[in-house]
Amino acid sequence: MKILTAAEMGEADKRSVDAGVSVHDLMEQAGAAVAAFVREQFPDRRVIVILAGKGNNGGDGMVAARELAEGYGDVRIALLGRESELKGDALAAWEAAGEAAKIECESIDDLFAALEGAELVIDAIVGTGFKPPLRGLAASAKDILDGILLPVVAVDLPSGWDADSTEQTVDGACRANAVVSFAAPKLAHVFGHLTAPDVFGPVLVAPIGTPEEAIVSTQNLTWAGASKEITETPRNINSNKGRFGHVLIVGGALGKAGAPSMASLAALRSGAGLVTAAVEREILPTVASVASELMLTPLDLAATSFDSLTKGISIVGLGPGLGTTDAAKSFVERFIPAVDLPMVIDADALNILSEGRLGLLKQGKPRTFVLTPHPGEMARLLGVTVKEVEADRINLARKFATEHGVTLVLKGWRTLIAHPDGRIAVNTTGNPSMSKGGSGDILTGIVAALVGQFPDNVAEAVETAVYLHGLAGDFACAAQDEHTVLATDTIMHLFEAFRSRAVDGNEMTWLTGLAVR
Ligand SMILES: NC(=O)C1=CN([C@@H]2O[C@H](COP(=O)(O)OP(=O)(O)OC[C@H]3O[C@@H](n4cnc5c(N)ncnc54)[C@H](O)[C@@H]3O)[C@@H](O)[C@H]2O)[C@H](O)CC1
Ligand SMILES: [K+]
Repeated sequence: MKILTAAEMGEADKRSVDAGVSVHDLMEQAGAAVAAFVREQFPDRRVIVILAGKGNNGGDGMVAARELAEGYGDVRIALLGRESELKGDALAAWEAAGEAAKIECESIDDLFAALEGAELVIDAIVGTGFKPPLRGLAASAKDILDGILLPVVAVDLPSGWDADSTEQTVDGACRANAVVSFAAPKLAHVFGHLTAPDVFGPVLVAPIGTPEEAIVSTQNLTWAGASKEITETPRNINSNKGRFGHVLIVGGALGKAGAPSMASLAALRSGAGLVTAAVEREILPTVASVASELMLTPLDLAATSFDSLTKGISIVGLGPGLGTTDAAKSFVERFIPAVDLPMVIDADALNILSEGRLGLLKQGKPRTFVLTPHPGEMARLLGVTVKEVEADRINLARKFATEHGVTLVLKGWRTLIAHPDGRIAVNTTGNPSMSKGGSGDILTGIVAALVGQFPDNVAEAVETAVYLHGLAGDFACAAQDEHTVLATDTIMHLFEAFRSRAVDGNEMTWLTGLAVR
């Protein structure tokens, strides 16, 4: 699903109209989506007040009001202004409000009176047409919402959000217990607001009939959901382990047994047919103990033959616990050009690459490389500071991926997946409980397992891996507490992530705060 700016959303609306879908049609579907969400999520809240602005955001709210007033609730539209100020589709929606009561408000007292006895508020004050800060009666409405305990469902955006803002905090915006947006998320839905989850609840995106081809992101930004093909296609009834890839995890120096163990276990739990870990002889028994299903092979960095190591292997996860000794450096220098297999490169292998060895990615046969740096590793790869990486994540990730012809997973809050063709996907799953050692090793295992199973669909396999990893972390956190979750706990919740329904943009999508509720 594309991520748009407010201007791009406007362009999408224009293209929809050109394609024969009118703004009236879009507004009808937007309002219906809000009404359906309210019925489903707040079935006990039947006295409903819609705070409606004079623009099309207000129009969406009025359509929702009409739908909810039809034999369901006691519904009032509190218009922030006078009927004579309405025009176009919003005026049409006001005139067609049906059973919903219509109240024109000119003062804060009028708003308080309209809200008397309300059990739920729908915020349809302003949407993408808003420029900060909130003025006049809209600002008063925000103050009222701050002071009352009622649940608030925001139409498109919580009023006061700038749709294009990528700031993580939003001052001066109405609070919202949920946000129902339309057609495509805007930048603010994905990058904004999450520092105050108690103030802004989950974000949903509803399709409203905008033709797919009308939705264009000039920045080539998409949302990384789980692919239906990858998570929902049942395995063939006559399957055998040979069909699902053989992952080889290469790492594990003495004292670093945990990293390859976690990567291997995660690969096993992500559908790989076979997983082998190649680690130093001394730690073989330790790594073996992580799962009986894991195969092992001793790794002698100076002497192991690559042919025997990679026989029958479909993908390599290179780096977890490898160390950065001279022997490890020399191993990486020889291994990458010599081994003609897809590779996920992480951790110590990234650090070795960053010491002037990025040219290795162009040596040997062209093939799939997935690099999974955290901001510190990315900074080393680029020779810049972590602060510089964090200030320009999208552009730096895109430049690196296109220049080096790799898939780059830049981890952190809103992990980015930069594809070699310049597309960027943004992941919205995951939570601070995952900011712990081991998380990265687990992601390496999941990525390797999924790319190993879907070698012809690397882009979706990587996006799905990142999405599922975060979602498993969300399930783990919901079951425990963000302090107590261990990286390995997320592995035990992978099954819930895989079982969550994938989304394809043709249905209501939980963009944030999703399946874990
Ligand atoms: N494809 C879609 O997503 C569709 C979305 N729709 C909805 O339309 C709004 C955008 O509507 P628009 O008329 O362009 O603007 P708004 O309603 O958001 O705002 C205009 C309204 O707000 C007043 N205003 C502007 N700035 C401020 C301010 N700082 N303080 C107070 N008031 C302000 C202005 O005077 C106008 O009265 C989008 O968000 C969706 O909800 C369509 O329904 C169709 C398709
Ligand atoms: K709104």
